[in-house]
Amino acid sequence: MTAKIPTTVITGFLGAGKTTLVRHMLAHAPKGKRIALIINEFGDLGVDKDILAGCGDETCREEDMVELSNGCICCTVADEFIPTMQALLARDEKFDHIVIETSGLALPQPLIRAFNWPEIKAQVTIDGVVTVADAAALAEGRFASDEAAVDAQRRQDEMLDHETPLGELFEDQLSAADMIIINKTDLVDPAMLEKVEQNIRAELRPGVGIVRAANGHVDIAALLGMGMSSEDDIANRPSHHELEHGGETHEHDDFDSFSLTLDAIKGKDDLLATIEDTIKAHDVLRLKGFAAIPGAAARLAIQAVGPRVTAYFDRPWKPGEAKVTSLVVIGESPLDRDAIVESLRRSEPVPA
Ligand SMILES: Nc1nc2c(ncn2[C@@H]2O[C@H](COP(=O)(O)OP(=O)(O)OP(=O)(O)O)[C@@H](O)[C@H]2O)c(=O)[nH]1
Repeated sequence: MTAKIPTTVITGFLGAGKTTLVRHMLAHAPKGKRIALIINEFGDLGVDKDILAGCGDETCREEDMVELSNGCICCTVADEFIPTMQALLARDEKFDHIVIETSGLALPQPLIRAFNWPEIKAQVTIDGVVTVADAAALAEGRFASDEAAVDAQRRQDEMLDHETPLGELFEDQLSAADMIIINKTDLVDPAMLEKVEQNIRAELRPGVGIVRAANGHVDIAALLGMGMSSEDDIANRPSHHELEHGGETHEHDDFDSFSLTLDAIKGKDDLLATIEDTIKAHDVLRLKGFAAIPGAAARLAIQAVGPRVTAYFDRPWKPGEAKVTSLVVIGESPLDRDAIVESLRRSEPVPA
């Protein structure tokens, strides 16, 4: 019997640093190792794949990257994930490792369970589930906006769904993990980091390792090659959602996303300030995309996680490529799409 292909599942909330970690992993994986990458994103712009495809690492060529963008991977297991795996496994060239980056809103449990489907169980196994946690978001208390109220409710009835959607999802992602990476340590002071780590530790199964990192810089040897066969241990990785809904299909009604395109903008500083104002005014959780800055030969990659907006020129515009500004916006439902679009359109030039 040939050895099963190890697969690393990378999960973690919106903007925690999953793509940054994958980028680091591809750049530092042993040369000659062939890695297939399955990228699942919430929102239809394909920003993560575009960022990863641009890094030009030999370990993962563009044709080895598959994007699953029809919703979160946990809801599209049968229709998308299994066929994608089967197609990867049917290729003539064999992969040494598979890496799956889930969307920030995905529950890992249905994906882990899918590795027990006979269609793929004979050929692949989960090497480890890695959950990336955003130290800055946790320090700012972004997962439990009103902790006092949540605790009061919890005291009244232990069985009900009392967590905020964000907190619950995060706990599901922690409970699924074989390893936690506490990322963005550069944004948090040591005392707060200690507190964040203690809070995370309280949610973990015994033996789950915690690694601290900035920009996903972790030892790749520790990340790839954990040998956990996590799919065999799914019973020990409970999910709030599955417990409460008897395993029924998980919907993402709690969250909403849309994308928009601006034909022209006034300028870089104005755009970034407008994005920052919009995020604060409308509680946007995540915004990302690319912008066409007047006079710039390169496109501007924009990343906003909560109130923090960053931007960098990631590559020159390609000949014939439409120079437009495209953004994806993600937040808790209901998002006031019209008001958000109107707010972002303030960065367009005023017609003469
Ligand atoms: N300061 C700081 N920024 C980071 C760190 N890791 C990632 N970022 C930034 O955080 C933003 C989001 O990072 P991503 O890697 O795209 O996060 P993600 O989890 O893949 O995001 P989604 O796929 O949208 O859920 C980007 O602007 C990154 O550059 C870190 O350790 N420190």
